Amino acid sequence: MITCEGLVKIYKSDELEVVALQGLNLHVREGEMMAIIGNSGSGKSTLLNILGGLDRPSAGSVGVGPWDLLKITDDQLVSYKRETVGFIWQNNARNLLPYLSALENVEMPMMLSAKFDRAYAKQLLEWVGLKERMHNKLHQLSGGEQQRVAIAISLSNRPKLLLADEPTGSVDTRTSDMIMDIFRRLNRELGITIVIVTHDLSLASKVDRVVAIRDGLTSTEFIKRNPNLDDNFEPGSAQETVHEEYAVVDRAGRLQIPKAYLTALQITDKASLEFDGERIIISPPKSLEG
Ligand SMILES: Nc1ncnc2c1ncn2[C@@H]1O[C@H](COP(=O)(O)OP(=O)(O)OP(=O)(O)O)[C@@H](O)[C@H]1O
Repeated sequence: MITCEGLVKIYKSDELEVVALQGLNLHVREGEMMAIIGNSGSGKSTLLNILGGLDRPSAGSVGVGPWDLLKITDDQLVSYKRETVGFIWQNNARNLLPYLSALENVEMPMMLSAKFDRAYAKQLLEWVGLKERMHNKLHQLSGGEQQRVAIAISLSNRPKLLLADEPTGSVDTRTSDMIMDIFRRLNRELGITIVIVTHDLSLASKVDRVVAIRDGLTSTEFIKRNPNLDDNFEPGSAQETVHEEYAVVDRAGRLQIPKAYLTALQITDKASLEFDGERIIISPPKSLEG
């Protein structure tokens, strides 16, 4: 569904250049529900904005389904945004109209793309647990309920890919769990591919795979050993027993070693590699030992 190879994004302003993505590789299978985790400034939102067609990549390749987002024309980008992706932000005020009801908010994008379908709009609000409140105006709903309206809106054009930027960032744990459960249901029952950007590690237990981004590059992956274990999982408990951690190796054979390991072994600019037939052992340069 998503293929990024050597993806680069450079922001230029006056004399300043910021390299937000510096050759990032990422593959997401159709029907996957995964999270991208990274510190502030690591490039998560930049990546999501490129995948959502809100921002243009500078170089490399990025494909979503049949679309090549590097070569896509402006007109094609409009259909891409309408037909392929749904977007959810932490600050849902960006997607919502306060003076309309929840139902009218969901119907609005349908009208804009001439695919008005009231029955489906109602079904979406039912899916997100707002059946009883669909005729309430937005300002009569709580922050968590508004976020659920935003989820329904993001699905109004039946996207194949759902992108969520810190979707649980401003809600309490109970609402956050509810939102993640909604995502899981949409993923299982409608087969929607879901990519969630977050710095909240507790969400990791709720997805199949977590990709960590550091300095605009993918560094580590956590893959769920048994995807069926996610139901009734206690957030924050024994995440390591469910996920296996992998370092990402790119096409050129480069991998990122966690800083803590390098510091512990005092490896700075070079390391010694040994292959024993089964393992590759990385150690400080021999000449520096003892
Ligand atoms: N429009 C922009 N112009 C210039 N620099 C930008 C722009 N948007 C992002 N950046 C820079 O690109 C880098 C990556 O930013 P990005 O917002 O993708 O990080 P992030 O991982 O999403 O962080 P956060 O978790 O704080 O949202 C940062 O150094 C940021 O300052």
